[in-house]
Parts: sequence; C-alpha cells; structure tokens
Amino acid sequence: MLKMTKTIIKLTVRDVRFPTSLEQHGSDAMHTDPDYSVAYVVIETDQGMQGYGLTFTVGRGTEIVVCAVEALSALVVGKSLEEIVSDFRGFYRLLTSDGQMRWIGPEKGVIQLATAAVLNAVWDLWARSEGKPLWKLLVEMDPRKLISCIDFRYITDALTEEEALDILVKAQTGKQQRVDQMLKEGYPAYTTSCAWLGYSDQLLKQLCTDALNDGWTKFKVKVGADLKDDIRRCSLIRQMIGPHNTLMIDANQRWDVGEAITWVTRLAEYKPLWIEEPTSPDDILGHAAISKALAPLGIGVATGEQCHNRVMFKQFLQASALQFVQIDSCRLGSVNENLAVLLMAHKFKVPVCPHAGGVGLCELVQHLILFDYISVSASLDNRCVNMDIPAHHSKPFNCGQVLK
Ligand SMILES: C[C@H](O)[C@@H](O)CC(=O)C(=O)O
Ligand SMILES: [Mg+2]
Repeated sequence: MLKMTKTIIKLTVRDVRFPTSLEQHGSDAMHTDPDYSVAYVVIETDQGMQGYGLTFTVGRGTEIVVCAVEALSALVVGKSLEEIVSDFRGFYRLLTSDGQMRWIGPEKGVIQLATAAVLNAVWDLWARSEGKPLWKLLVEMDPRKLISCIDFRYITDALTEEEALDILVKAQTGKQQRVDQMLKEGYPAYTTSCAWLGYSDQLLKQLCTDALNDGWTKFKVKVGADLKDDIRRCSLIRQMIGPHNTLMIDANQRWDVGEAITWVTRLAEYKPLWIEEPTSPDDILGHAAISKALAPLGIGVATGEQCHNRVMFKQFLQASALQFVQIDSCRLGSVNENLAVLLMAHKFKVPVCPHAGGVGLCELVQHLILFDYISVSASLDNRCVNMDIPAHHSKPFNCGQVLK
C-alpha cells in the first residue's frame, strides 16, 4: 500500500558565510565589518522530499545559531509533515516552549533565530508538497487553517483569534484581482545597495546612477556615525534622485533618544520618509518619544529587523512607537509569527515595509508581503519591500518574474 505521510527523517544545518566586509557591503553605523551569513537548514523526508530554510546572521555568531538549530532538531526529526501542519500552532509551541530550552529565550535571540530557520524549512516543505510557492500556499489557504498556525498567546489583548479571522475573511473580496495585479506589476520595492555606510562618495554616485537607470525610485541611506558625513551623503543622494523620489535613513540603533531627535532634525531638510532603528530595538517608549518629536517634521519611525517577537511588536503598536512595521522573515519565529504581526499591523492601521538586507531575506520576505497585500491589507499606500540585491545586479522587484 502507498504510504501517504511524509516523515522527516533528517535535519542538516550548515554555517555559510560571505566575505562582504572586504568591500564594506552591508556596512552600517553599528556593523562596520559585516560578513553576511546564514545558518542553512535542510530537512528530508522518508520519501526523499526536501525542505530548505535559513536564518540570516552576521559573521562568527553563525556558529552559535548552528548549535541552537542542532539542539532543536530532535523536536523535528521523526515527525510527519501532516502531523505538524494539522496542529502547526502546537508545533510552534513545542519548539518555543520546550522545558529544557525555553530558559535561553523565550522567543528571542539565538534560539528564536534557530526556530525561524527550522520552521522556514518546514513551511518550504509544506509548499513544495502542495506544488506551490509559499505565497500561493498562504493566499489559497482557508482562513481558519491559517489562523490555526498562529500562536495568539500574549497578544489577545491586542488581537483576538476572532478579529484575525474577520480580517482574513473580509479580505477575500477582490483577492483574485490582487493576485493578477501582483503577477503583472510586482510589489513596490526600495534599495539600500547604493549607500552602505562604508561606501565612498564616488561609489555611492555610481551605484545611485545605475539604480536610477534601472528604474529604482526609493533609496535608503545608512547614517549615524558622523553627522557631517550624513549631511554630505544625504544631500548628494537627494540631489541625484530629485525631490520626487523617496529617501529613507537608517541608523541601526546608534543613538540615545535625545541624540536621535537632534540628529534626525538636522537631516530633515533632505526629507526622509523614515528614520529606521534610531535607538535600542528594545526601547519601546524611547521610540514613542522619537516618533512624537519627529511627527511635525513629517518623518516616521521604522523598526523591526531586530524586534524579536510578536509581543514586542504588539507593544510598539500599542504605544504608537512606530509608523512603519519592518517584519523580518528570519528574526521572528518564521511564517507563523510573521502572520501574527501582519494581522496586528493591519488592525492598528500601520503599513508593513519588510526588512531584507541580508542573505536570503529578500527571497523569503517577498512571499510574506505578497500575502499581506493579497490576503490582509489590500493596500499599497506608504508600503514598499526592501530588495537589497547587490546594486550592479539590481532590478526593481517584479514578482511576475520572480515568483511565477
Ligand atoms: C548589517 C546589515 O547589513 C544591516 O545594516 C541591514 C539593515 O539595517 C537594513 O537592511 O535595513
Ligand atoms: Mg535597517
């Protein structure tokens, strides 16, 4: 008789690093020599199917994430895909609430990065077994089934299961039109690839010219190390892109709260849409104070690439501490936790502009933002996705090409 279940019999994890620090790709005010890296996970079933997942890291820290993935593997190997997805919420909890390992999180830091890598591989296996890309698996899934993948523990004071279901059911209207639109037009994207902090002005000019020629209209510039340099670089980019294209700035947590307000006020004449990660990613009230001070200048606060779980995002939203939610496909606990954040952002009417500066993040997050547009928000207002493909290869993101 034909065996129908797919049992996971093996998990392997590799430490993969790229020497990006040599040419300062990916550099910012806090990560001056980043080597873009991943903990890369492959799971294999008894029927020979594979699922691929990863989490993004920077440099030596990858070794520790690899150990954490290995520590989780015993919870995955031996389970069947069918058993996992029949109670995905339960499986998410199994990984995040394990009595022997919960103490080193919970749901944050290295262990959450490892959880993301493992669960990303499980979602990939699920999508492959259905013969669909992940975004399609998500948009075609019954709303009740989707909700059953989310752990609502700790967020029901902001979003209940019933409210989440209601959001998904309402967004069923017009869904097919949005699918067709995305396949034809793609999702708006921005690039940081012209303006990493360690790039010379000459390189910045050359990459910005190339990106403009390639059709990019939204540009992010790294700031925060030296105010004079920031003024010169922002002025240069604003001159090159003109008044109608969009500029964002990113300080990667460099400042204290007061310093952030003063510094960004000095850069306000270059009309940035947002200041990203102005201060510690854990300082919710600090972000709220910065948001309040910068609102009259028309500058929003964006954060999320180091926002470690749904509970943090909940509080940022409740405290009006951000104006742009930057989900990250590998910082949060994979698709399961990202779904919770997308639904909360929708309830709080805050646009989602995912983070993706890193290995594999652009490839992963496009699935989540397509799901957000097609099945949750139905809006492109004030929204764009980060696509940091190295500038010399860069093309505006077109999911018609990428995702068919
Ligand atoms: C170290 C990373 O390159 C970081 O600078 C990415 C980032 O902040 C972004 O893409 O945004
Ligand atoms: Mg950033």
